Amino acid sequence: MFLNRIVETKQSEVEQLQKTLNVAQAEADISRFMPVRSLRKAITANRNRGVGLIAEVKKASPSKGIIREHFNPVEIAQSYVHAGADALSVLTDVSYFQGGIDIFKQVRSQVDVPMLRKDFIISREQLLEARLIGADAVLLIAAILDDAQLKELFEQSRELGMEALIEVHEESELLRVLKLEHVELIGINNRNLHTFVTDLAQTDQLRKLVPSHCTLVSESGIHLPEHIAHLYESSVDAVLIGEHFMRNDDIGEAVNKLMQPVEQASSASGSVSS
Ligand SMILES: O=P(O)(O)OC[C@@H](O)[C@@H](O)c1c[nH]c2ccccc12
Repeated sequence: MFLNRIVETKQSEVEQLQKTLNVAQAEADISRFMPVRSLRKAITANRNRGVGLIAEVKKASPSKGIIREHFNPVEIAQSYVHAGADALSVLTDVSYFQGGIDIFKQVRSQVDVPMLRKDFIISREQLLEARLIGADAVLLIAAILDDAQLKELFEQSRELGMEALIEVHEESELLRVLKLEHVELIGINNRNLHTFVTDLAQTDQLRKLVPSHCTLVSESGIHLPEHIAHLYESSVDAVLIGEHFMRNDDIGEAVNKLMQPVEQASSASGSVSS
């Protein structure tokens, strides 16, 4: 199974990180670090449109290969922010997504919106690293973590001041996640990480089981204004979108066109982002 292969690669990367990261130094640096921005607030109370938008900076993926040849992460991120994205997701996985820590840092230094570190997180060192590069939030994927790991990494991310977007694809994973205390940010991945098939019906089915106090993000395969309109009607708080934007030369235009159904009435005559 492909997901297993990604996790195996990640395990050997983490072994390297465990050798090179000075944990005591990292912890000391983090305690003096700037406060984190709330991703959750950015996509709920403070969102620019009727549905929050986490826009993803992603050059390639295992299912699609190279998605964007001309890849300038800072330019892409700035276009996203200019078009009213509420938060950014930046891939830091090198082997399968051609992302990286340096890409994340470059973007971090140029934008001010909350940023999610998108990777396959399986150890505390990756959380420390995330915080050190300025991540406000991390992704935790239920499918690759057992209950004990999920609990531990979730608690540790909170201790480090970060929010965790906990990702599920199926009901059994969601039920495991809901057993955790303090869960408030849940992502339903419409993409099956084993087959790579995306189906928005996944969000339709699982959203009914998500308690109303949780912020709900629908992830993957979203590429039509009708999808956005439908998710808005389904009371989904936010969407996480990468590929559709990455395939467009004019990112700002792509964002505005896709999000058109949820443009606030008040923004019709003025700026959406102020
Ligand atoms: O590019 P899309 O189909 O708009 O999807 C974005 C995001 O949901 C996807 O990149 C993603 C969701 N979960 C992940 C876990 C790891 C890597 C990537 C992902």
